[in-house]
Amino acid sequence: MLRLAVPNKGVLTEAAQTILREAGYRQRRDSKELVVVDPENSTELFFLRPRDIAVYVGEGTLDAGITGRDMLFDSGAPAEEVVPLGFGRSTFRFASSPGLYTRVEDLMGKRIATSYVGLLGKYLADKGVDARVIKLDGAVETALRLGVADAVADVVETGTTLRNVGLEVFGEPIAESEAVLIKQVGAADVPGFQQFVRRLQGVLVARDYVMMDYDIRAERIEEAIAITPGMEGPTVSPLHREGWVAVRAMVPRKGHQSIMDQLWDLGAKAILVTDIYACRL
Ligand SMILES: Nc1ncnc2c1ncn2[C@@H]1O[C@H](COP(=O)(O)OP(=O)(O)OP(=O)(O)O)[C@@H](O)[C@H]1O
Ligand SMILES: O=P(O)(O)OC[C@H]1O[C@H](OP(=O)(O)OP(=O)(O)O)[C@H](O)[C@@H]1O
Ligand SMILES: [Mg+2]
Repeated sequence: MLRLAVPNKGVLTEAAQTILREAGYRQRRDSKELVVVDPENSTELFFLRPRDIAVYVGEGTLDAGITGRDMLFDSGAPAEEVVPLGFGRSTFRFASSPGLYTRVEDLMGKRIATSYVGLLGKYLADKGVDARVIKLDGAVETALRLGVADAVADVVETGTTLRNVGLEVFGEPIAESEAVLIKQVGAADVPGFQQFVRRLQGVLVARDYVMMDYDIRAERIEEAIAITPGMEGPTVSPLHREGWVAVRAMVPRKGHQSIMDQLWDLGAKAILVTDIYACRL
């Protein structure tokens, strides 16, 4: 059995469920279910707090897990990133009252509230800044108003939470995060792990790419291929029309309209774009 750790609460939960469903794994029926056995895929899914996932995986009690990169660093657990998953993107940043501080060095001797003590401590040590770190469980933005800290270090996505309490970010970003698949450092691959990785990568590619089909005059094929090189070269087949060929290639979803424009300008016809439902590359 492959033993996987999946977030049971928080912002990663839904997107993690979706990617696992698209990769063909069983879903939990309700949010109170903490373990799901998926016999068809020889997999057990353990629903855990995202903050604890790197700890379980680092200890080797679970084979792999989905958590935030910031939480992986923060835990200091001997676990490593295998695949970035493209959701749960956030930046870890300092914030305080507008104009009060501009650089991390300004925090020398100050109090900084955070839920990410490990991540912040390492950053401060790297920068040679000696500050007092105050550990809070969440809603750290409020710590300033309540006089518990001089600055906060927290997750920022849209910035709405900071704006709502009248705070502003300062200094360079401490870390960029997104959801990641992790495994124990140096662990031998357990059966099913590589297949699991391929499935996740298949879902990510299906999300990021579309399939493009078009017809073009044979003499323009090289120019067309330069625009749509595909993954391992496009499929070019004869058309039942003298001097024309049909081309099929995967192209990045982002920018596919511009690719269609360029092909049109080359004289391509019947340019079709379709979603990829699933793939294994
Ligand atoms: N607003 C957000 N947008 C995107 N990603 C976020 C956001 N807030 C947190 N994250 C990311 O999601 C991961 C888990 O954060 P989450 O807030 O779910 O956990 P938590 O703070 O421990 O739990 P909770 O908020 O339920 O107490 C982290 O990697 C974090 O960077
Ligand atoms: O920049 P924004 O889009 O406003 O998002 C950032 C906020 O989201 C998270 O809060 P969460 O809801 O997880 O609460 P928490 O602080 O208790 O973890 C994070 O801790 C920030 O407070
Ligand atoms: Mg949170």
